Amino acid sequence: MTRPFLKMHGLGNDFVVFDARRAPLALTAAQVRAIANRHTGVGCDQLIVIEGSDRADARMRIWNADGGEVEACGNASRCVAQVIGANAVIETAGGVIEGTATADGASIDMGAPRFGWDEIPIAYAMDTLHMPVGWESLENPVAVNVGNPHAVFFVPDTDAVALDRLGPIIEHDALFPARINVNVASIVSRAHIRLRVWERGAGLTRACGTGACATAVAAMRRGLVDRAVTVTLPGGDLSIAWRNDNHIVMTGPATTAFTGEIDLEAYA
Ligand SMILES: N[C@@H](CCC[C@H](N)C(=O)O)C(=O)O
Repeated sequence: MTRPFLKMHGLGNDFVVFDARRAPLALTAAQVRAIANRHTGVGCDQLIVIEGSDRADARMRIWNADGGEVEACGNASRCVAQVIGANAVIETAGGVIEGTATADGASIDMGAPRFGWDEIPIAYAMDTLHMPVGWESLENPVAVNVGNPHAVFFVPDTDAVALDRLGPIIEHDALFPARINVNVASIVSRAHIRLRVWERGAGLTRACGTGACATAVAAMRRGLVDRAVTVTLPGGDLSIAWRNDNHIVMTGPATTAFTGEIDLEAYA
């Protein structure tokens, strides 16, 4: 059985996207891993299925490349908003978000961040604005849930951090019962942050939209930046604003690289 798909990306964070609003699609974790495999499959950081919804214009389901289903993906939200078009209310496991598609991207109201230790979640009660923990040079992170869990470390130079080695150690630390996305950020100015992300279930990516939201809000809570910033990731820039109504708005590009058909039985 072949199914059409779109290969999309936001700043190089790439997705295989199935529009299953008219024809339902059930995938196993093994199929997700096989499709996401960059050597033997199509290759992607996340696999996205757009389904019908009775509470929103569509439901976005998200799987990491490791086959685990997760709650939120900022860059894929912009891609899904592009597929749906104009103004889109999108149901996710992390909450209902609202997107406005533009000519080459989208602006997404990602909802309100959460900071309670049990909302991240963290294994035991702790100050999430100054976590008294560390892994080698990475210390004193901020924890934020923006639909999915993030730890944000502020460092002088993001490129000097061995994120490929420390990222998986922190991601799998028992302190984080749902695992965690690991962000290393440096403050360039009150309106500009540099960011690299080790994504839970996907590893180092070119960009992470929720990571940019979590990092911007973490820096704002610490008083390091103003309420609207540019976040520069390896793949490019996102604009993040934390509005007075407590919602985070993320704006950036969304691109369709190519379309194709997949024989799902070949990935069974
Ligand atoms: N690339 C995404 C985040 C995808 C999910 C994340 N790896 C998780 O496990 O929570 C983004 O752009 O936000």
